Amino acid sequence: MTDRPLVAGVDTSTQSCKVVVCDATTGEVVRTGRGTHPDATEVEPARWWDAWQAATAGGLLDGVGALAVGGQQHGMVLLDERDEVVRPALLWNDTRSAGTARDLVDELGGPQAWADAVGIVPLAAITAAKVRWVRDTEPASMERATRVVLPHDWLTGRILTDGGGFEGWTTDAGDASGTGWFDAATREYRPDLLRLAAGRDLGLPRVAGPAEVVGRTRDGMALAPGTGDNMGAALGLGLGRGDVVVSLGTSGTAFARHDRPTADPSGFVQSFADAEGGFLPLVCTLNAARVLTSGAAMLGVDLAGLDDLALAADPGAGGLTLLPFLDGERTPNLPDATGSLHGLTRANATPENLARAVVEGMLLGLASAVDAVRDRAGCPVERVLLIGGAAASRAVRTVAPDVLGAPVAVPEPGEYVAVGAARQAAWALAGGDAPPAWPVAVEATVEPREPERGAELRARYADVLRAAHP
Ligand SMILES: Nc1ncnc2c1ncn2[C@@H]1O[C@H](COP(=O)(O)OP(=O)(O)O)[C@@H](O)[C@H]1O
Ligand SMILES: O=C(CO)[C@@H](O)[C@H](O)COP(=O)(O)O
Repeated sequence: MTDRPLVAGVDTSTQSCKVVVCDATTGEVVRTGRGTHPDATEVEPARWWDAWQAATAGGLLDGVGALAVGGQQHGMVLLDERDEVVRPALLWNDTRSAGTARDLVDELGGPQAWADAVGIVPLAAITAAKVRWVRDTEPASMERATRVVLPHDWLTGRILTDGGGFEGWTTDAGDASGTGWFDAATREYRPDLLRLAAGRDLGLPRVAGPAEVVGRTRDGMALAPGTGDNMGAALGLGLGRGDVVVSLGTSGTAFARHDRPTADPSGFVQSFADAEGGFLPLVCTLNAARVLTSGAAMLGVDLAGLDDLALAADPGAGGLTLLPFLDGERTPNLPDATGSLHGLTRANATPENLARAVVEGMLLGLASAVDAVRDRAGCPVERVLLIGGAAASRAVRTVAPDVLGAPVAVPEPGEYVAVGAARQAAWALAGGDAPPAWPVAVEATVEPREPERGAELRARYADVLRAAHP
């Protein structure tokens, strides 16, 4: 135990609930906890609560003065008039809503109309498409629903309810900007777009300010508004100009801070709000860390074994190219795609090349995301900060600079979403115009070693993608 002022941050992510307790002044992580989420694309929010309880068991939060929750974006939690959950939450990676996303795009007048209205074009991932899917597929659930909230809103409200301090549902601009009914540019809801999706009005959480205290437990712990996981990571990393984050969790994301909103009608770049009053243009893929776990399972090795094999192969995997769409894909928008291996010959059919193709293919999917953040959103790419579970992979760290075509730095291992949420909590506790300055230790930046080879791989991947999905 410690007498230092403490704050806590939570990342209620796709695979797990991670909690960090930090020194409020320096950001030093002093305790951590973790609980596991079910492996599914629709999940009872009660399971998130179970994971939160497991993560915070044994007095993890003793002495904590403020807490904030960062969470997986876009998940649809429908509540009834008694705030009971109507049906399991539909998560960002549930692709059943691909068709209803297309319907919404058409009904508003096309992709440009959506990009102009809210900075994003609905895809299966976007909450509005999920609400429309429930309206069309489960009208009785929609009939019962009176309100819709996001995963981080729900866990924040549940913690406050449990702690006797619930004063009403809240969210923040960052997470709200991933719904399809909130405009990041104006920081205002578009109830007309929610009505378009749901066929009627639904209650929405109040959008709290970035450092507001939204409630207090009976023990006096203040809750800050929380935010979406990617906005949380941006806050945890303290991004500067030229920094682009590539996060390799269940999703692969590439994003940067921006001083203005963007409007990309291709739907590649989504113009989200960040958690500090700015903007966070972001590209998200459905296939990142789990491509590596599937590759390792296919080869009968663990993740360290996959690294060994991949690092024993030459760059380019002897001509093998993996399109890593194992869970369908979001960017490019190919919800029904499957993964495929191209260029297989008797000469290159080795475990080493296959492992290399798995690592390269996953990163090549993210290379287009980094390009889009630079070319479509206008963010300079001076260095890529690699975070998320799969940033721990030695092969990923080695391959990334050439494949991404940019200098790559790996921040000291850490749960940056949870740290960002903790930093928001520290900000709410201290007040003021900006979050406290917390240093982030970053390993040396690694420049691309063979940039021409990286460019060749990106060109080959683009050719294979065009041929497979004309
Ligand atoms: N050394 C490693 N090499 C490759 N992948 C890893 C490694 N360590 C963890 N992972 C992967 O990271 C993923 C979890 O990352 P995380 O960022 O916590 O995901 P999420 O936020 O989506 O729940 C898991 O799929 C896990 O297999
Ligand atoms: O949908 C998005 C971003 O738009 C995803 O990034 C989710 O926010 C899930 O993140 P992870 O659980 O993979 O970190």
